Amino acid sequence: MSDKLRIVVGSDDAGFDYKEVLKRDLDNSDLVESVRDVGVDADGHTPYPTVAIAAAELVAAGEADRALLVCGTGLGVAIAANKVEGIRAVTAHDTFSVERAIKSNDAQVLTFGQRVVGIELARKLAAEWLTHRFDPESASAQKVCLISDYESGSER
Ligand SMILES: O=C(CO)[C@H](O)COP(=O)(O)O
Repeated sequence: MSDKLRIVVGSDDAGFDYKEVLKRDLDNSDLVESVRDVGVDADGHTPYPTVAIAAAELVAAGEADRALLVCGTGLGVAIAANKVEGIRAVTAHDTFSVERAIKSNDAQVLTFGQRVVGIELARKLAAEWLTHRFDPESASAQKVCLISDYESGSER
């Protein structure tokens, strides 16, 4: 991963307003190399799993470093993104969890719930999220490996 991040954003219609605000913030961030929007647009009604899987597949394919997804609760997009092999997606609405999502879990996908968290907190959390990096030499890395090993079948 280069120092600047390639980010995918996506939402369903319940998360559209926040996705647009967060996308603008990401576009204006010095820590972001590029922002790719996989929808929905203002008139879009694509269901959350379709958007979340499309975003997660871009990350899994190495075309993006991270994804930021929004639905009503943040839960559905996280569940859907986690079905893509190699993806670790978490919903986090507090600063400590956002930090640990990167530093403990090496989660590439962060999700918010537009019906759960205020927009200013979501913006602050997204800005903080950009500053965190996973340390592959940390003790946490071995634990993340156990997840990957299970997923690949080598632990079964
Ligand atoms: O929050 C959602 C999924 O977790 C989504 O935005 C709304 O889903 P619904 O309650 O099934 O309409």
